[in-house]
Amino acid sequence: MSQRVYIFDTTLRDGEQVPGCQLTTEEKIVVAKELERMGVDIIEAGFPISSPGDFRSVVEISKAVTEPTICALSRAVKGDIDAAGEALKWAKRGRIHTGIGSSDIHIRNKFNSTREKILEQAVAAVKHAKTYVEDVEFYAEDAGRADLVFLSQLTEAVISAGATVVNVPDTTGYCLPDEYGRKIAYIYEHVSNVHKATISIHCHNDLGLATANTLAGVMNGARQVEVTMNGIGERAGNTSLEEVVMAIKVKKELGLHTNIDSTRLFPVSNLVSQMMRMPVQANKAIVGRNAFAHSSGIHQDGFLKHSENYEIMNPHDVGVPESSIVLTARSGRHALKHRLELLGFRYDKPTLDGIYTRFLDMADIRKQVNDKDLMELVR
Ligand SMILES: CC(=O)SCCNC(=O)CCNC(=O)[C@H](O)C(C)(C)COP(=O)(O)OP(=O)(O)OC[C@H]1O[C@@H](n2cnc3c(N)ncnc32)[C@H](O)[C@@H]1OP(=O)(O)O
Ligand SMILES: CC(C)C(=O)C(=O)O
Repeated sequence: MSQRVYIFDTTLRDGEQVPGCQLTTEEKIVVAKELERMGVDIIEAGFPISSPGDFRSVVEISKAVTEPTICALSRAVKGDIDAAGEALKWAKRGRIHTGIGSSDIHIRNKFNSTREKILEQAVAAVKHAKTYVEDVEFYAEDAGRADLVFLSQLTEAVISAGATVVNVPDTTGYCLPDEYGRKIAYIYEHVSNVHKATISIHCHNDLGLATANTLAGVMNGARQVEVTMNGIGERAGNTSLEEVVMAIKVKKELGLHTNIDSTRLFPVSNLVSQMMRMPVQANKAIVGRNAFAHSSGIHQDGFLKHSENYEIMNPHDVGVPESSIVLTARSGRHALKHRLELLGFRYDKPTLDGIYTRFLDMADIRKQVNDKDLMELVR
């Protein structure tokens, strides 16, 4: 039986922390509706105590978007939780996401505190959040660098206090996949009440490992992933939604599924990129301009013979209209012939060889200036 992985989208909270990516409430509603249409399970809509704009956004998204759970972030601080609870009053299903640093580095250097005091503050925060909503998620910030025994004690305590979800974030993107996977496995093995809550994964991409770590977490039992469109987020970003969704879809042997309509990935990626004025890198997995573009002769020939030779996904499955063959200085005869045929020209082999030689000569001169599609040259 395939098991469901819940998609918690934090594009409008962690994603919006990127400098220059701030959206108005009205823009956030547009994005939130698209996330709802795509099948996201939980939308983290903002951090209400942080500004009147964030408070208003959580209120208005709660009114406008009814299918997903709407989540509001807070520190383990009474005033933050009160603001989150107030902002979620209009939500059909509301969740408060509260938490505190769990690594000794944070406990000492950020809070000048002790493990015992942090544990008490965490439990008090969860209990207070429960006075507003049934669904309370606790985040053990910097869990990636936290002591495993303390992390397990903390997890057990917040679940006893009523947390429905426990988030084990690799806040600083520090872990290797195997290390992070073992952390999640350890929690499942050592927290006696773990079955009463969902374990959630929230990874940052400082070493480029966010997606790998997220999948390691899921393969060790976690059933919620915290992700953003295009992987945007604080510093090097968060795990990208599109990568995790498609990894789960493509790797059927994982025995997992999500509720995401994957054909919406490319359109929603474009929308977020445009609205946040944050370009998507050309080689970005799934949604980048080159993700389904073939540019060198051997690949182009193989792709033309059978797309599976060089594609593990159908572009239509992610909402990309079609794969492309880009004519470059590294293209071969098969790709050139294919393009000429698309343009309505058919040639015998000697003529095609002649055109190809001319194409290469011109491509060679041109490639120093412009490496884009070279078809214009042979016209
Ligand atoms: C891991 C994450 O939290 S990701 C979310 C990051 N998002 C944001 O920071 C949202 C934007 N932030 C803000 O608007 C502001 O930082 C505010 C409103 C939250 C707080 O502003 P200020 O009161 O001026 O505090 P400032 O941001 O300078 O410092 C943070 C304070 O919160 C404390 N704090 C940080 N995280 C937590 C936590 N999870 N629980 C309790 N206290 C915390 C810090 O120790 C520090 O407290 P101190 O003043 O006693 O040293
Ligand atoms: C608020 C928490 C979940 C966070 O963003 C992090 O730890 O990176």
